[in-house]
Amino acid sequence: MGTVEAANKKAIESTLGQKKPKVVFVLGGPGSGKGTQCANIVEHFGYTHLSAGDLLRAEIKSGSENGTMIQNMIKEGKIVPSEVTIKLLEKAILENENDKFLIDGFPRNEENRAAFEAVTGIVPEFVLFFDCPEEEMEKRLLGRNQGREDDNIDTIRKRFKVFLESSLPVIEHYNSKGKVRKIDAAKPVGEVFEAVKALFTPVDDKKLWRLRPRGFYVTVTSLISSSAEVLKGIEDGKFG
Ligand SMILES: Nc1ncnc2c1ncn2[C@@H]1O[C@H](COP(=O)(O)OP(=O)(O)O)[C@@H](O)[C@H]1O
Ligand SMILES: Nc1ccn([C@@H]2O[C@H](COP(=O)(O)OP(=O)(O)O)[C@@H](O)[C@H]2O)c(=O)n1
Ligand SMILES: [Mg+2]
Repeated sequence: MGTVEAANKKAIESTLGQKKPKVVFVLGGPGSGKGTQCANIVEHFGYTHLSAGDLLRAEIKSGSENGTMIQNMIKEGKIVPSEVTIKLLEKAILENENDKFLIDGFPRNEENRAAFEAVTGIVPEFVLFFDCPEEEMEKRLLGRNQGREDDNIDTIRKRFKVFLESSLPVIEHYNSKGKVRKIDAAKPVGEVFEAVKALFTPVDDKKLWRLRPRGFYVTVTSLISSSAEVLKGIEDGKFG
């Protein structure tokens, strides 16, 4: 690495270190509904959605020197070298004023995971894992209609294989650290989002809801007992 590049890397590290963004990794097989649910989370919980796949596709479109390499990897369902993807993610995080990010479709293999941790020092708050059977994912991908070059049956099969061999171990890694929140993603969009919502609703809000009736009852009970005391006091002639 040249000195300019090394200096740039250091600058990014320290800036990201200062920014200390809150990150949730959104993982799951191709077609499990990551993008769909991220859009819902953004709308309700104020996160910024960063899809690694979208960033890579934008890089191809921008005519970057890596464009052809990225395009070939995506067509083959392979995982692009971490260096490329991490640079795009870092840039997107630094350019955005928000401090809460959903990182969708990353880390997709052990190399992605270890490199991101080493370069940015960011540890995810938790990992949202959309669990969905292959046959359902296949049906969704074939019906996605976004004109994606990788949504054809040959590439889809390759992507499933990469998911099982390379991405599931990343989920297992985070599971062993108690970071995985698994969601049944085979259900309809609205039902999946209900399960997602429960994970994002601030604990304080949940506590408030649980405490509200109790607090209410405590107040009512003490009002009743104090009025009973007053009544008894009147009866006893305490108040004149
Ligand atoms: N729960 C769901 N039930 C049925 N179809 C879904 C569901 N979630 C997403 N889809 C559809 O499946 C396709 C893939 O969803 P997407 O969010 O792009 O998945 P991913 O980002 O995980 O590949 C899209 O056409 C989307 O509209
Ligand atoms: N971390 C990542 C994410 C995506 N990709 C590439 O981008 C492709 C599409 O990723 P995506 O996240 O948009 O795909 P879906 O899971 O949303 O269908 C993957 O199959 C990989 O080829 C990658 O190389 N590295
Ligand atoms: Mg997606």
